[in-house]
Amino acid sequence: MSWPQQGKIVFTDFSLKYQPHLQLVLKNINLTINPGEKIGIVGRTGAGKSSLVKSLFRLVPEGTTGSITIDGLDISSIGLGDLRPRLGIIPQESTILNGSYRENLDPMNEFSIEDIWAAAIKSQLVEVVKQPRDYTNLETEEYYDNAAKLKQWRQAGYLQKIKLLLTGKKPNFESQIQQRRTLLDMDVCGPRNQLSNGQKQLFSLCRLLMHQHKIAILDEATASMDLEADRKLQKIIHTELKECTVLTIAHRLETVMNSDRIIVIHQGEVVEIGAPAELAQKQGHFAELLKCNNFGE
Ligand SMILES: Nc1ncnc2c1ncn2[C@@H]1O[C@H](COP(=O)(O)OP(=O)(O)OP(=O)(O)O)[C@@H](O)[C@H]1O
Repeated sequence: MSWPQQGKIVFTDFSLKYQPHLQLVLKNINLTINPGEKIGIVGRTGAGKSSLVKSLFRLVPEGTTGSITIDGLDISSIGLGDLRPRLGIIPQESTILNGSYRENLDPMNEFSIEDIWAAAIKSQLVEVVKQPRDYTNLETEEYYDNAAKLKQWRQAGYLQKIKLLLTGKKPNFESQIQQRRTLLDMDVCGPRNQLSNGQKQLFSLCRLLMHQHKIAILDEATASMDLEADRKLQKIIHTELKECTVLTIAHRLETVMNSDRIIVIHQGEVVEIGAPAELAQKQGHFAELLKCNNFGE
């Protein structure tokens, strides 16, 4: 199934509650998000922003009424296994597992080295893959989770090649692909190579680009970054997800000021929707949020 191809999302009379005895947290949402649109979702704590995007993944199976369609298909009519892998997400914090870049990016071994590398270049993860690291312990077991890996790498002649690569010298690889494979097969987190939150988020972005998702959801993806790292990630997202429908939940309003439209949620309802500059000029909810947000600081 090559769905979705456009990335159009339509909420119709959509309401949600977490338990039958609890109150509605989303109330009668009617919303059309067009293919390729960049949407910022804002609102105060507890307004219902996360619930809105959770609904797309059908994370709240009970207690919903109304419908959500993606490219005309009602998402309740397909299995979760078909739905969820087709939506890309960059969560608040990306988890990096012990293992290589490749194992983290392509755990199911579905992609070629070229595809992973191309996405790593676009997402700028390649800078992380190639970053100079402390390699003095490369040949000690302490560097690895297990001794078997060291043995395996030594036998494969990796260690020598990695050392040369990391010191800027050219090892004798038979091909460029082999060189890329070697770098992607390196462990992500050696004990001395801790990644920043921003770098970790590049893994999720890279995965998203590998899968060429038509819909991407950024749920406070840059919340734990400083403003500079946030701007950098936003810039990459703007360039590389040009064709993609992107829904961004953000507390920091600067993150969503480049959106095509902003949706303001208040107590479970969509109370404002429009271009950021247009909403900023109205004396409404968004203007109020801007006032409280120390915008740009
Ligand atoms: N699993 C849950 N069970 C019951 N109530 C929940 C659950 N998750 C969220 N809620 C409630 O639903 C309402 C909306 O929460 P939601 O997380 O969607 O808001 P939000 O706007 O994303 O908030 P924040 O900015 O703090 O993340 C809140 O009142 C919250 O307490």
